[in-house]
Amino acid sequence: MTAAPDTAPDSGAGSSGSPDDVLAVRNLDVAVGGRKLVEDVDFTIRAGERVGLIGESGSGKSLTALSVMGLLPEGLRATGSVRLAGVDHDLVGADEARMSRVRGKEIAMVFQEPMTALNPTMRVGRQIAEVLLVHRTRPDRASARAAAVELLAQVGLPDPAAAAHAYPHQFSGGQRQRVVLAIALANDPALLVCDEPTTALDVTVQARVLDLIVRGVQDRRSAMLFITHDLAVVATACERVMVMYGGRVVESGPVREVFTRPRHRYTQGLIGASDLTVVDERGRLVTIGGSVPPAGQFPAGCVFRNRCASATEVCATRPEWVPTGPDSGYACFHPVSEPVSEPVSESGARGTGMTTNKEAGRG
Ligand SMILES: Nc1ncnc2c1ncn2[C@@H]1O[C@H](COP(=O)(O)OP(=O)(O)OP(=O)(O)O)[C@@H](O)[C@H]1O
Repeated sequence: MTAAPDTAPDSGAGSSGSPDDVLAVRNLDVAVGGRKLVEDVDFTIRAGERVGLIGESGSGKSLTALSVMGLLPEGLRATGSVRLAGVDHDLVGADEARMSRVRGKEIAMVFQEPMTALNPTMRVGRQIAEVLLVHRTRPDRASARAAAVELLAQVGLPDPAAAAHAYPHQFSGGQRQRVVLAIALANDPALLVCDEPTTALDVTVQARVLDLIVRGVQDRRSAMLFITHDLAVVATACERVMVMYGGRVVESGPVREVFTRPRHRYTQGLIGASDLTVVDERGRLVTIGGSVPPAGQFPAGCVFRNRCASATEVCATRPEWVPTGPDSGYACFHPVSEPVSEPVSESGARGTGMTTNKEAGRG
């Protein structure tokens, strides 16, 4: 493999563009001051496709999602291009008036903490109805309220009519996240963006909420971008996975392929770290050596090279993207040649098999 040119490098996870594309992200950079926090991120999500985005804390996952939503924090600037099907302007650089017409309609989101998405002083039925009325999905208040109750039923809240009259503080964390999901799905978005939507929930309700999310997008044929640290969640909920590190996509491909036959050394490390059955000689869980550097302090060339046991001199230059299929590839000079022994399972451990997306769909 050769080193990538300094200009216009390509993470290769994108495609040339087809009518099936819901989201096309091209050469996305996010910078603060002169520092790049996300660099040359390039990917496509097709209609109805569920794509996981994984990587350790500080890899740039949330900033990528926030760029798509036009919700970057003050002071951070995105460049590149983010195109959404049915929207005739680029989302990068779009003003708030344009973005607020897109958000909650073509594209919706579920974040980790449901309270940040809810108005604590408004009954939840009204909050859902407002989303339907603002985007003119329902012609009047009465039909919007009826639709709100129906949506609360779809996300599994018992007694949805009573739930519509309650305030957010009257719900448990899991129930609040269901309400947020009802709001997000209200206008049948073409793309649902989820950023750790189950992480703050009780372990016992995580699986149920995840199931509702997957079912909700499948019923609407919506596409999904799902950010998580949890590889088992990706194995359950997604068809394709992108691995981010140091602000870049370092590997991408179908979930089963990437998890059973990772090419990038970083992906291999993440899978090893998720394996609860493997411990080192002192009985500790295996982790990736070293830690994620602060933003702007990743090494030049391969961003993972200072933590990679396989790194050589060539890794000081930037690896170019090696495509392994239409939506898969990796950027590594020393790719892993052997598949991992057994796939990551839903429980996070290896050895019990991995749920396929078809299986997840039946849930
Ligand atoms: N407002 C900001 N100003 C400066 N740096 C920021 C800002 N927001 C995020 N960063 C930095 O950008 C990098 C990427 O952050 P990001 O939140 O996208 O990571 P992440 O992969 O989503 O992590 P996590 O899984 O912890 O959410 C981190 O180093 C973070 O500290």
